[in-house]
Amino acid sequence: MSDLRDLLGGIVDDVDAILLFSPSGTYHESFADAEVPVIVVAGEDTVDAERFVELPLAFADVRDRIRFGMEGALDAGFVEEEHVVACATNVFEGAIDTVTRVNADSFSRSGVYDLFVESRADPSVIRDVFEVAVELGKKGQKGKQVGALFVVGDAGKVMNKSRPLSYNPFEKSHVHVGDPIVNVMLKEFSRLDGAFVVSDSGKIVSAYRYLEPSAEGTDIPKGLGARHMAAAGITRETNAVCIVLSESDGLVRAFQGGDLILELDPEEY
Ligand SMILES: Nc1ncnc2c1ncn2[C@@H]1O[C@H](COP(=O)(O)OP(=O)(O)OP(=O)(O)O)[C@@H](O)[C@H]1O
Ligand SMILES: [Mn+2]
Repeated sequence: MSDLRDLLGGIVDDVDAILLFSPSGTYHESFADAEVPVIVVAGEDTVDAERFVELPLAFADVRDRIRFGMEGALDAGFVEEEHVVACATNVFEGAIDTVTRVNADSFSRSGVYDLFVESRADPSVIRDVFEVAVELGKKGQKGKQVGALFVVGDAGKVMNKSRPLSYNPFEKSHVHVGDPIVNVMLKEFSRLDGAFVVSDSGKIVSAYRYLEPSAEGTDIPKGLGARHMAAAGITRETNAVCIVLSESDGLVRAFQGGDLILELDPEEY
C-alpha cells in the first residue's frame, strides 16, 4: 500500500510558509528546523514565536480563522500575495488535526482582520463586544431570543448622529463592555431597544440610542431590517464598527464602512 505520506504529502509540497494555529509548545518546537518560515496564529503567544499574529476571537468557523490568520500574516509581511501557505489548525476540539493548503492571493481583503485591527476601538474592545453579543445570542433574556445593536468606537460622532429613545442608564456610570456585570445587566434590561454606544476604550457611553444615519446607498442582505440597516449606515458615516445580534435569526453580524464583514452563529461558541 503506497505510503500515505506520498499520497497526502502533495498538500504541503513546495509551500512558502506554514501557519500554525494555537500550537502546543512541543508541536511548535517540532518545527524548529522547518525549511520555510513558521508563523504562529493564536490568542496569545505562549510559545515565544519568531512570527506571531494575534487572534482576537477563537473563530469557530475554520474559514474565518484561516482568513484572519492569513490576512494578519500578509499585513505583517510574513507572507507575500504570491505565496502558497500550509495552514495547520484544528477542526474538532483539541490539538491540530487539519492541514489546509491556501494561495495567499485568494484572500482578497475579506475585512475580518481589518474589522479588529483597523478600527478606532482596540481589538480587545471589539472582541469583548462580540463576546457579549454571542453570550446574549446563546442565552437571550430569560430564555427569550432577543436582538441587540452595539456601535463601537467614534462615540462622539455616533452620539451626534443619534438621539435618545429613553433615559440613559449609563449616564453617570463607568461600565466597560468587558466587565462581567454587563452580561447580567443586559439580561435584566426590560428591553434592548435602540443601540448601545461604546467608546474606543470600551466604556458603554449610552443605551437606548436611535441611530439616524442617512439610509441611501446602504446595501444589506435581503431579509435584514431596520436594525441592520442602521448598523450599516452608521458605520458608513463614522469610524465606528457595529456588532448586531438579530432577534429574527439569532446570528451575530459585524459591519464596518457600510459593509457586512462577518457573520457568526452564537451556537457554535
Ligand atoms: N435606527 C435605529 N437605531 C437603533 N435601533 C434601531 C433602529 N432601527 C431599529 N432599531 C432596533 O431594532 C429593533 C428591531 O427592528 P427591525 O426588526 O426592523 O430590525 P431587524 O434588522 O429586522 O432586526 P432583527 O433581525 O433583530 O429583527 C427595533 O425594535 C429597534 O429596537
Ligand atoms: Mn426584524
